[in-house]
Order: sequence, then C-alpha cells, then structure tokens
Amino acid sequence: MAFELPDNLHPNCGPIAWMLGTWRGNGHGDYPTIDAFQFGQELIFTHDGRPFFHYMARAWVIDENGEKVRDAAIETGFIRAVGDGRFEILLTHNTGIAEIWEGEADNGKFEWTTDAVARTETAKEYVAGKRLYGNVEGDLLYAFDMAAMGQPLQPHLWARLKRA
Ligand code: HEM
Repeated sequence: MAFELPDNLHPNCGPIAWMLGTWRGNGHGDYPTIDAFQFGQELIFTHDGRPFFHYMARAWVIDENGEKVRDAAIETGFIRAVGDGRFEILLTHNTGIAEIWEGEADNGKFEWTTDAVARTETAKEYVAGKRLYGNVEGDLLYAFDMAAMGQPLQPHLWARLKRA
C-alpha cells in the first residue's frame, strides 16, 4: 500500500515518518538461556501533529506452520522527536520493565540505545538493549539485542514486517 506523508506531521518527526502506520509480519527469537522461537507481531506508530509518535506493539509465539501458540510480549510508549534526527524514547513492557532510550535516525535507519532501565521486583533480569530499525525495500526490518540474565549484549529478536 502506498504511504502518504501526513500534512500535519511535525518536522522533527521527518526522519522517522516512513514508520507511521501499522506493520505486521513474522520474526525469530533466540538467547543463550532459552530455546529459539518464531513469532508474529504487529507494530502501530501514530502521531497527532506534535513532535512525538505513540508506539504500540504486540507479539505472539507461532509454531512451524505459522499458527499462533500463545500471546507474547506487549510494549508501548512514546518516541519524542527532539530535532536534528535525535529522539528520546520511553517504553513500558507487560513483563515489568520500563526503559528510556536515546535514538538517532537518518536515511531510513533508526538506531536506539538504552539510557536507563527499571524493573519491577518480579521482572526478569534485563539491563540494556540496542535496537536497529530499517526501511528495506518498503519493509520494516528490525533487530533487538539485549543484555539479560547475566549474558552480554547479543541478539534476542529480529523480524521483517510489511505495511498493513
Ligand atoms: C517480539 C517480542 C518478544 C517475543 C516474542 C519474546 C519471546 C520470548 C520467549 C519465547 C522467551 C522464552 C521464555 C518465555 O517463554 O518467557 C523470552 C525470554 C526472555 N525475553 Fe523475550 N520476547 C520478546 C521481547 C522481549 C523484550 C522487548 C525484552 C526486554 C525488554 C525481552 C526480554 C526477555 C528476557 C529477559 C527473557 C528471559 C530469558 C530467560 O529466562 O533466560 N523479550 N522471550
């Protein structure tokens, strides 16, 4: 589906305007402490003309036939566009984790690094993350690396999503 830039988009959001809308697709997950898995996911980015996007994502684990096995991660937050391709991101997770990220966007690439992570008492140990989102032939590709469960920063998720 063709994507049209909204008239009222705040100029600070320009470098990530390509992400606006709804994306769906499948991805892969892994980590040294768990079994590898596949998931389906939906990402929704919205704006209201102010210099931020609202972001919402939900995922579900799938089997080898692509059938849903169970609900998985939900995350939501705000991507604040501060100008010059720089962003401040706030995310909360259903798993008891809250994060503040610094982001930089340029040329269809959006890179995030955690600035601060907070966890509830019962959340799993997660201490840092790195995310890379890219516009590849009109698809949204992303990779998420994390440092968690005593392990150094390394891949947990990667996915390719299509505009819905
Ligand atoms: C598409 C989104 C995601 C999916 C489908 C997913 C899926 C999974 C699965 C299937 C596991 C194995 C254990 C379990 O079933 O709970 C797991 C473990 C884990 N995930 Fe994720 N995850 C996602 C996003 C995230 C994010 C955003 C974080 C961090 C903020 C995260 C942190 C962890 C941690 C810390 C573990 C524990 C590993 C362990 O118990 O050794 N995950 N994830």
